[in-house]
Amino acid sequence: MNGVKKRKLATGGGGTSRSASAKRTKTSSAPNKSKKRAKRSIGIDSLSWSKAVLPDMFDDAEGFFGLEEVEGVEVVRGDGNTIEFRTADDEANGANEANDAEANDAESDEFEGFDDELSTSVEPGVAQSPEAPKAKAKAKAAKDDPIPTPKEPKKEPKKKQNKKQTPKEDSKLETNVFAALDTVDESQDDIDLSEWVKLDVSAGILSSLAKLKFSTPTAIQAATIPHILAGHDVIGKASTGSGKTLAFGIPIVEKWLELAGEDSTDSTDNAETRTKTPLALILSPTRELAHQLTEHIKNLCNGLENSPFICSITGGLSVQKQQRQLAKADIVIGTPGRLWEVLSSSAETMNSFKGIGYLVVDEADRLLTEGHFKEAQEILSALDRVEVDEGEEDADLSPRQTLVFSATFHKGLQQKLAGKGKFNLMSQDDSMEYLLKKLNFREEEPKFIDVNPVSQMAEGLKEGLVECGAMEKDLYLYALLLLYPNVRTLVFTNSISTARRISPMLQNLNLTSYPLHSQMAQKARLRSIERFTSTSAGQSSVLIATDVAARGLDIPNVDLVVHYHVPRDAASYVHRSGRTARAAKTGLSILLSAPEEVIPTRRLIAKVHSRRKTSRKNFFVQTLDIDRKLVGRLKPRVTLAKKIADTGLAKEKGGKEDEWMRNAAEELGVDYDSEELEQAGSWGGRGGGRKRMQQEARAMTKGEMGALRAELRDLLSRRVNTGVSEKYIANGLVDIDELLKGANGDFLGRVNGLDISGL
Ligand SMILES: Nc1ncnc2c1ncn2[C@@H]1O[C@H](COP(=O)(O)OP(=O)(O)OP(=O)(O)O)[C@@H](O)[C@H]1O
Repeated sequence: MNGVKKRKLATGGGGTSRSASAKRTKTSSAPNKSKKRAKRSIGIDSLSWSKAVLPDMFDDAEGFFGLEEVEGVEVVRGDGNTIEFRTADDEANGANEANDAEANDAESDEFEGFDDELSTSVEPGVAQSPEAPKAKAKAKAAKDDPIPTPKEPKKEPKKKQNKKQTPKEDSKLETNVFAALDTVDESQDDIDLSEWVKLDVSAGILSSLAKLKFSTPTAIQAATIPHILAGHDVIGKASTGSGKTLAFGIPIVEKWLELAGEDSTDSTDNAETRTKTPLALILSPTRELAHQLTEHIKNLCNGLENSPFICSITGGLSVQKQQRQLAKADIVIGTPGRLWEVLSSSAETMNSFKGIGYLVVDEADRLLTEGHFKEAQEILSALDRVEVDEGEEDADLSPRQTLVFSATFHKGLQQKLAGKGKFNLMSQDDSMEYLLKKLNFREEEPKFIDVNPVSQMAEGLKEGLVECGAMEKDLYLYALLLLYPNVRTLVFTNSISTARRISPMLQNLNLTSYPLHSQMAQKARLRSIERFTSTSAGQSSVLIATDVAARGLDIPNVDLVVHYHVPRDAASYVHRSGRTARAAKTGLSILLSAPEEVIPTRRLIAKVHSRRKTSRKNFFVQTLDIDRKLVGRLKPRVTLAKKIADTGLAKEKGGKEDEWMRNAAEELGVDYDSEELEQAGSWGGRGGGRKRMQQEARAMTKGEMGALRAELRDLLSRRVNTGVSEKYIANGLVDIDELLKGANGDFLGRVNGLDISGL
């Protein structure tokens, strides 16, 4: 505004503003081009000024009468502070201009058009030529889409049309044209979406799917979307990484688009004034999965002209911010604990949820059992308490659709769901069955759709087992990571303390690794995933996680999953292993199993594959016969790396325990260092060995730690003889291709049947 007023004052209040700065200059955006052309100097009044049309907001701008603009002029400061205006001598330089245009392809007029905002490049009140937004849309698409699209020949600028339009109409036009253009974007031209069309999804969603390059629906999407669109309750089962999120995400967004289309009033104005009832509530068992689901559905909506407001409600982040977001949310994705905290704190918010159109329970078998049972149940009962108004005709029908998804379901439950007859679960003892009953499906028999009845494992997954002593798992893990270098590896442990311990140990061995467990602050959890995910392709990166990462996480290009501890149950095995071989890719899952664990582990895996026909026993999991002698040579490195990591942790922990000990001593009324306190305290862990080690670690000086580090550095810089001349492991990293070449696949032992070099 200051600039505008200045110009008005400069012209004495009556005249038309003419200044270089007042011009809606395209000159300034093309300095290079103008430099290349011969210019001629011209007086300011001889320039071909044209009147600029101002937006309505200037109607009442006191004393400001108008603005004129000019194109193709260069402003040059001459000697003695004089200013000259130069224009291109078109006749003299016509040929040059053509050459310039070719030479400066990247700076073509098309690009200049894109650079200008609508408000400056298109005069308000004048309809745009269809080419203008098209050029913009193409440039935008080129920006959004890293795959370059062939350039079109330069188009002549079209004459402006006279038809008057308000700026609002203009922007509507812009978005409409963009939406229409988006569907015909060149890069999407060759995508055949006919399989999606069969599912009756809208043009907007088709366009988004094309942008995501999802040309065909996955099996679970094809099987469930029509039922969900038709209003049925659905229980969907499909293997990990098979696209279950969009199986429910697409119909929900479709519904939102349909409702938004019916709503004749401007939806943005509306959102300010009414208390919103979300269209959908999606329950997720973990925070990371909730955030991922949010991103996934947002990505689907990115290409839409008008999109729902999607928010995630999870622990570890600000409650106040989440409450504000909830008030305007269309799709809410959350973990039961935080959701219940937020919902139960406000009757108004709770009531607003009674009208939700969809309740989605993702990873249902986990969500409705372990840990989350109580809050999930509270949420479900609260929704049911308020959902049916008295006197309604269909008082026994839930107004919402319930959608339940997972890769694994309790076997008994599956039989009940798949079986004919009334959907009536009688056993109150089984929490899963009980809660499914509590879900209050709107239909007596929800559609149970199992697209992978034979195997729960992803098609492209190979499974292996390494037998090693319980105390040798660190060593074998290191060996495996050397065997599969330069890939993303996810290592699962059964305990937080193991995850905390292994991550620094691997770092000491020069391997990039991050921990992930529920005792970490939420920001640190997300940071670990982000760093792990953002490692560039071809570089090694390891995430050491508890089962908090087992479900649903869709981290691209995880090539290897290692089960450091044998999973507690078959479902865990399926979900952990399912972090690799996603979306029709391949991957490898390897169990580190102590000899005494091998039989129960094989039994557990046989359960997962129970319906697959095979003549060979244990066909699905192959034992990797790793050369123990060679692994033994890695032991000094691992022992040192472990000692350094454990010492660091014990020192960290020591500080906290000291504090605890002093408090306990005060409470017991005994001396801090007394025997009684040691007997009373549990800080020493199991057995005196661990306690002694902790004390030793805490007593270690900085100098001693430094010496250990130096020793490890030395070890890591030395070659480990693989038994093949001139082949070695150095620096903690290894060129596996090189090794395999010379060793005929015998590096660390032959791995029969598994394509280890294929990763
Ligand atoms: N139709 C499709 N075509 C290609 N890729 C798809 C399609 N639908 C989803 N995907 C991609 O497949 C991957 C896995 O999808 P998603 O996370 O929904 O799997 P999931 O079945 O929910 O897995 P999990 O059981 O582990 O939770 C994602 O990266 C997603 O973008």
